[in-house]
Order: sequence, then structure tokens, then C-alpha cells
Amino acid sequence: MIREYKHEPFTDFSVKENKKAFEEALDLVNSQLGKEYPLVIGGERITTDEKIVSINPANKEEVIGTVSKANKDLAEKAMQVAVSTFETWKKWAPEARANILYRASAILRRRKHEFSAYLVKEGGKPWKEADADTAEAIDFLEFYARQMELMKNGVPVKSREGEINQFNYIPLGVGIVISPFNFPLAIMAGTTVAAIVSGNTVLLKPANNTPVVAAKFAEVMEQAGLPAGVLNFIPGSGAEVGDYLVDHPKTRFVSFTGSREVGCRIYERAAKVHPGQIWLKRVIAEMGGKDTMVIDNNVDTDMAASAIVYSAFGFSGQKCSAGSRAVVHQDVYDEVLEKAVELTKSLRVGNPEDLGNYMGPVIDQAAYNKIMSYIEIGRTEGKIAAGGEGDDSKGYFIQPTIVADVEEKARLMQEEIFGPVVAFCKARDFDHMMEIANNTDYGLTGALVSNNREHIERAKEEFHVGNLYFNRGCTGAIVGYQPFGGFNMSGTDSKAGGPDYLLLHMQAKTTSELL
Ligand SMILES: NC(=O)c1ccc[n+]([C@@H]2O[C@H](COP(=O)([O-])OP(=O)(O)OC[C@H]3O[C@@H](n4cnc5c(N)ncnc54)[C@H](O)[C@@H]3O)[C@@H](O)[C@H]2O)c1
Ligand SMILES: N[C@@H](CCC=O)C(=O)O
Repeated sequence: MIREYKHEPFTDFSVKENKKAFEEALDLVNSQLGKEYPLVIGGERITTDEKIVSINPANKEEVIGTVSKANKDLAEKAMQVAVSTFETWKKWAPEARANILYRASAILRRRKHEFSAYLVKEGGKPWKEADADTAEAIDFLEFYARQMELMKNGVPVKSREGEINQFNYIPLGVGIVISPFNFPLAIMAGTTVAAIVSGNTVLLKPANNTPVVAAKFAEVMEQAGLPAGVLNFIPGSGAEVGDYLVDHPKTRFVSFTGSREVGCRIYERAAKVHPGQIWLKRVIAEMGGKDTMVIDNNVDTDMAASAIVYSAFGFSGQKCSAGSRAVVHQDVYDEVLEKAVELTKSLRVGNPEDLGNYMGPVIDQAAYNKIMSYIEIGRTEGKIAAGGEGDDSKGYFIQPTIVADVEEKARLMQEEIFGPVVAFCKARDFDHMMEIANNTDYGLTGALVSNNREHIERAKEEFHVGNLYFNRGCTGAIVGYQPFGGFNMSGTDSKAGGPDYLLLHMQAKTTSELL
């Protein structure tokens, strides 16, 4: 009997005990800063001379940890271990694999604030965003474990008189999991455990900005009873280790989450068949977005302004789901803009360790420079109505920025900025709104704020995004409730946290026996 799945509740930090518990977790993490983390290959801890130094984006001087860095030789060693461990792991009963995820989830739940505190320090996440990231990681463990249990007997097929036909799912082989910095726990853990619970072995290459939280999660999986060699932890350079493993003939699939540029590169390289390769590689690629908040003319403008602001600036706009463009009906454009500007100016930016700060830093110098250059483009493509300034003297802080009166095809309306910048664009009517909403290469999330039932029904048909929301913001999908993933250049149309996600990590086998 599978227990009912429910998502992990978020922590209410207005409760004194919760606030205190989180402060204690921050103290704990602060006392552990600067530790060294090895690679883990087949259970063996390997320390390398070359390191990735993980720093606090809110304070460039502070080292979160130093992580050993894999090269091609170590990637090859990890591949050999993963290939041989697959032969035993694939024979584990699906329930036994699922049990490891339940145990890992229990460990993570017990150490929830500790993990969130690492996300504050290493990822620059404000408390609430960090708490949501950890909750989502717990959800992925709980959800995929149940999905595996549901799928363990395959799907019934017809049998004629005198035969028994069966249709079952079997694992694929070795998967390369490559994760982004922005959900350093949830996405890294979710993509890893989906592959593992489906019976595959994994080489995990986390983002170079956030390897410490990934190292800590790999430890949790080991504590939960995962056999050595099933999860191999190999942080390293995308260009060196990433390319090597994507090209490797023994790689069976790649599960990538990150930018469009890297996703397209992986997709292309994985298509090439190398000597010794006896399959076509599968690629799951979850990529970028240019997500739109669409505001109709008959709405509560306070609610619309608030939905725009929180979708744009949550975690400094560093979400693939971030509402980085607001398309507003001309009748309410000025009012919504004015309210959004007022609200934006009230948001406090600063060290995310301070609960009072709504927004922390962006992840690194490259992100800071890129976002600031888009703000400069914004000055030519529209008017800066709020924000527009940055300060990278201590950490990478950028004010939440609204650029008003931007044309629908302007760069600010088309390109993923991945920072706290939202462009406002005025629309004539509902037809025009739908036209603008669909005018990018992407198709990840979007939301319509409207009280017009006909428009809501039309948007369900016409607004071409993988995650469409009504009368709310466009971020914050919950595992098992709002399966997540986009269309077009947002990826390979997969849905993380959805009922068919594990299938992407398996192949179906038909057996037919004559009686
Ligand atoms: N669609 C989704 O579900 C989703 C979720 C989160 C983030 N994202 C996207 O991720 C991006 C932000 O994350 P990021 O900055 O970490 O992305 P990124 O593409 O820069 O890096 C992602 C990962 O790819 C690795 N990598 C880099 N070059 C590589 C190569 N040649 N081969 C293999 N791996 C390589 C990186 O080291 C990192 O681990 C944004 O575009 C965002 O929209 C999408
Ligand atoms: N699943 C998250 C976004 C993940 C990408 O960054 C959301 O729905 O906001």
C-alpha cells in the first residue's frame, strides 16, 4: 500500500521557534565553512590537486567550501564504475530502490534547515526561497519513489487465448546528470534520484557555483543505503568533463538542466554515434525561458502588480520560470505599472542571511555583468521606472529593475536575462496580448490575470507554454501538483515532478510467451 503523496509544507518564519531553528542552522553552517569535499567514485573518496572554490555570492571573501575537481581520467574511471554497478543495481527490486529515496527524504526532512542554510550561503537564496528549494527536493524524493512503485509492474496489455503478453519498463544504463546553480538542491537531487530510482547508475556533475550542497546531498544518499557506484559525484568543468561524458560511447542518456546554449550543444553532440556505441543516446534537456505575465483590463490592479513583482524578482529573477516580461492591457497599463514600481521600491536587497531582505545577490561576476549590460540595453529600449543600479563591491547585488514602455520585439522582451529585470509592454487588446505572449523562441511558463472567462478559456488554447497559470504569478510549481517543463526552446517537452517523468529514464520491453 503506497502512502498518499503530499507536498512538503513551507516553513512559517513568523513563528518564533522556526526563526530560531533557522538561525541555529545558519550558525551551524557558518561553523562548517571552508571544508574540503572529495569526489566520490564507486564509494571511494578521491581528493584532487585542482579544486573548485565555492564562494558566497553575498560576500566574495567568504569560502563556502573547496571541492575536488574531476578531469577526463577521473570521469573515465567513474564511467567504468557506473557501467559495472549498473549490472547489479538494475536487478534491485523497484520497491527496494524506492525505499532508499524514502529514507533519503526522511534524512533531508530532519536536516531541512541545515540544507536550506547552505542554500542561503552558497546560492545566495533568501530564507523563504531556500526553504522552498529544500522542500522541493524532499518532494522529488517522495514523489518519484511512489511513481516507481506504481510503474513496477508495467502496463497491462491484451493476451490472446494460449499466450501471455507483458509490457514492462526496464532501466536504460548510465546517465549523466548535469544540473544548474539556481535550484542547487531541488533540481540536482530531483534529476539524480529520478534516474536512480528507475534503475540506472549516475555520474552527477553539479553546477560549479554550488557544488557543496550537491556533495552534502550525495552523502545523504549514501547514508540512506544507496550502494557504492550507483551515484558517482564528479564536479568538474562543463567544457572538459561535460563534453567528454556527453560524447562517451557508454553514456546511455543525459539529463541536463541549464541554459539554452549548453542544452543545444549537448543535444547536438549526443546525436553523434561514436565507435563502440550500440544505442542512440537519449537527452532530457530542461532549458531557459522568457516568461510572460499577461494582464487583462478588468482586473484588481493591486493583485496584478503584486503577481508581476513577485514573479519577476523572486530569487533575484534567477528562475527559468521568472516573469521577465509583463504584457499589460492599455486600459490598465499606467495603473499597474505605477503600483508595480511602488511595490518594487519597497523591496529590500541585501545579505540573504538577514530574514528582512527580500532579495539577495545574483550568483557570480559573470551573471552580474550580463544583467547590468541588459539594464543598459533597457535604457535604450525603454525607460527605467525602478531600480537600474548594481553594486558588486562586496557581493553581486542588483536592484530589482522595471523597464517601462518596451516594444514587443525588443531584446529585453525576447532574450533570457536571468536576473531581476522585468520589461513592461503595452497591448491593445486580448488578441494582441496572446500574440505577444507567444512571440519568443521559448515556451516555459506564463500567467494570465483576468476576470474574463472567455479570455481564460482562449488562453488555455492559445498561450503556448508548458506551465500556464491563471490569476497568480508564473513561478513556484509544486512537484506532483504542477508538473514542470516547457515547450519549444525551453527544452525537450519533459515534465519534472510529473506522472510520466520516470519513463524518460526507462525503456519498455514486451514479452510474449506461448502456453
Ligand atoms: N527548464 C528548467 O526546468 C530549468 C530549471 C532551472 C534552470 N534552467 C535554466 O538554466 C539556466 C541557468 O543555469 P546555469 O547558469 O547553471 O546554466 P548553464 O547552462 O550555464 O550550466 C548548467 C550546467 O551545465 C554545465 N555545463 C556547462 N558547459 C557544459 C558542456 N559543454 N557540457 C556539459 N555540461 C556543461 C554547467 O557546469 C552546469 O553544471 C537558465 O537558462 C535557466 O532558465 C532551466
Ligand atoms: N520549478 C520552478 C522553476 C525552476 C527553474 O528555475 C518554478 O516553478 O518556479
